[in-house]
Amino acid sequence: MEDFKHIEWKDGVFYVLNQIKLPAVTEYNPKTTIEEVFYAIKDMELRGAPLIGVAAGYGMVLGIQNLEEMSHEEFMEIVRKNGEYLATSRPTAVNLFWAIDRMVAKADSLKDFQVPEKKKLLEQEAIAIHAEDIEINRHIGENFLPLLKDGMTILTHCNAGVLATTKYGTATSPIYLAKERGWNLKVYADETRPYLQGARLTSYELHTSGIDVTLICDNMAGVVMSQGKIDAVITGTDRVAANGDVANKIGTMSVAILAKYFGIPMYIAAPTPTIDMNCPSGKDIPIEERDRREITHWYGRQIAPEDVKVYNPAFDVTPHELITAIVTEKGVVTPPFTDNLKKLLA
Ligand SMILES: CSC[C@H]1O[C@H](OP(=O)(O)O)[C@H](O)[C@@H]1O
Repeated sequence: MEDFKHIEWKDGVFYVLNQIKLPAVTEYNPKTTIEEVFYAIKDMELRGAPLIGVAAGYGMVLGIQNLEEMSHEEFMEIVRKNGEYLATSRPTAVNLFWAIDRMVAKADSLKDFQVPEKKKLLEQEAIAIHAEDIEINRHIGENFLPLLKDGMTILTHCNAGVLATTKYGTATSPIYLAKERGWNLKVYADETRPYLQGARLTSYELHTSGIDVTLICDNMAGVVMSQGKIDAVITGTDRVAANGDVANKIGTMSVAILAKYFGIPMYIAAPTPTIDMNCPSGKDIPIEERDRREITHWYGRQIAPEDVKVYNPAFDVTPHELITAIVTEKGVVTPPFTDNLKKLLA
């Protein structure tokens, strides 16, 4: 598996590989302020639920770098304001809020420390979130392998790979681990309009890593399933509701309906920080709507009437009835999801 070094925390600077320009251009941009991290998330210079959470951790560290000595109450007022600000960058991936809440709680636990020590301990917390994500993803891959076997072909949608996380990916973790074991898993990657995470990111990272990947347009998922080419579907998720409904990249629900029709298992790779038990069902998940130009233009080139009406939801919700299993680092969750998610997290 290629190590893309797509993020790096070094000497108090957060370096980000600009995913907007991949695969043609490899550009690393240093982020030294919370505002720069906010826009890196909002503009999708970095993206992917787990990676957004990790970036938010570093953003919260950058947001306190210039603070002088002050009371704990004053310190916490600034930390909470920073968290509220970062929380407005994107609405759907619950990992963002999970990471912010964790950093705020950590800060509040440091009331007996001076500001310089607070900065060091919060930096350690952000680095811990980063390191934990690597372990989480590896365990997700390990928990997937008993569900798969050598020679299988997987269809995936969007990018839930290394470039959406810190390492291994979530949906791609079993694919990378299988390769380490000498298995030969093949992958069909949906291009995933309009941001093209599948074409630009998934096919790029898998192809670069020597995985047998075939890129298809989103509207080809049905025909490859009808031709018996697909043994399983694996996607990531941005938020799992308490009843097992899953928000993920727009088009995932359509893929799940096709998989159901063709009798193909639909697996969701979900780190537990992506599970939101405070969200009763998919109806309660906020769905981000993005700029109209993502649809009317193709990398600056107009492909639709300038003033045509546009609807651009960046995510959809797959009803839990269409999901075979949700695979987490703590284990595999099967229906009834409400009860079994509670047991998993107990
Ligand atoms: C590891 S899950 C990543 C998840 O995030 C993606 O959304 P975006 O690229 O808009 O951040 C997509 O839904 C992936 O499944």
